[in-house]
Amino acid sequence: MDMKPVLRLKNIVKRFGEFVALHGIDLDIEDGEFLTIVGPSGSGKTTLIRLLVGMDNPTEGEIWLRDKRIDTVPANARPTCMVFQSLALFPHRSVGENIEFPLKIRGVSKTKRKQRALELLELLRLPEHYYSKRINQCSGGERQRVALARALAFDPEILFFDEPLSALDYRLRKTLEKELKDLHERTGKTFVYITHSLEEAMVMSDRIAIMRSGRLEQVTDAEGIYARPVSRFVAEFMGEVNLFDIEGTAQGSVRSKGVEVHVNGANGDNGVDLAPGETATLMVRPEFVRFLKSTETNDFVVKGLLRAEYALGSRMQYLVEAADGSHLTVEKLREDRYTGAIGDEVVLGWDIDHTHFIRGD
Ligand SMILES: Nc1ncnc2c1ncn2[C@@H]1O[C@H](COP(=O)(O)OP(=O)(O)OP(=O)(O)O)[C@@H](O)[C@H]1O
Repeated sequence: MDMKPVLRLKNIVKRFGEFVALHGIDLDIEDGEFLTIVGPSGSGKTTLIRLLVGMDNPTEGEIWLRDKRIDTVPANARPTCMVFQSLALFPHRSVGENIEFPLKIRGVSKTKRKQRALELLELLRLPEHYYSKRINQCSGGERQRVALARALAFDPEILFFDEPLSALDYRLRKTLEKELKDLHERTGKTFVYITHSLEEAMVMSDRIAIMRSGRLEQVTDAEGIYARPVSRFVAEFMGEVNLFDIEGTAQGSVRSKGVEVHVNGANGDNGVDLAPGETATLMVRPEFVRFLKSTETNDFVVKGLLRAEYALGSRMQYLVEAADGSHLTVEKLREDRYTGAIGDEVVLGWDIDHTHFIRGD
């Protein structure tokens, strides 16, 4: 992949009256990447994408498409395209007419339009005879593919997606996630995607941008977001997590304020270097926490009572109550399940290598 920014956002601010929806966003979107913007409701995802496609203008800041400033260029003059959540296909027209629509309004000849539509049907793995099938005779998944074909019709530089899969059922969504990723690879185009669904973001994206209250909290690959979040917000947003408030000690180790955590020489290793009294957050994902046997020890150890067990398909999830009443979550594959009973006194442990430290909130 040729990594140079195709789209560059410089200090984008968007105000609605007194309300600041975007607080100075800086972001480089690389040529050919699949970037997903994730964030809770109201964090500013739609506002941002509307500015990128030209449906609205920023209050301050600049948007550059390669070496052209585009934040004042109207949507229809931008060489980008948006795939709407609602699809906005013409239900009584044929698949072919829908795909050709953007070409028709640009004055492309009938023969060329049809040729392109047939190419796109093939690219989207729809049978050729669908060309004359009416949209209202297509399934939900087929309509999504037609909408994608239409978005690709005039060969846009960048495709923007605003939650295109959110209305679909689970299985279809899973299929289309893979198809989108595959389509991204086959076309080599830049995809900018917004979603509520982290799972969707994890499956498809080269990079994920986490939005929080009109700011980009973290922008990196899925592994980085999951394993090395910059804040408690990102850590918690990325699924189940165990977080402890910790403090540096005069002995050069760290101790937890809330829970009984025995630490074997953790300070200074693996990115934490806390001065005595300095605080941070220790994070460990549930799949890295182990039930220790009486002969075992670990870098971090917490004692507690097993309070609940949940079967999550291929995995088991456990809830353990620590001495101070706080709870830890542990996850195991079904074949590695804990064999004791609810109410057992258990000792949990995990390695420093699976521990991440977060400074700040
Ligand atoms: N035209 C507008 N006038 C006033 N406030 C607006 C306008 N558009 C959006 N907002 C506000 O800006 C904030 C961000 O909205 P936005 O729609 O971008 O969030 P979002 O992350 O896309 O949310 P969702 O996931 O629910 O779609 C919200 O607080 C919203 O109320």
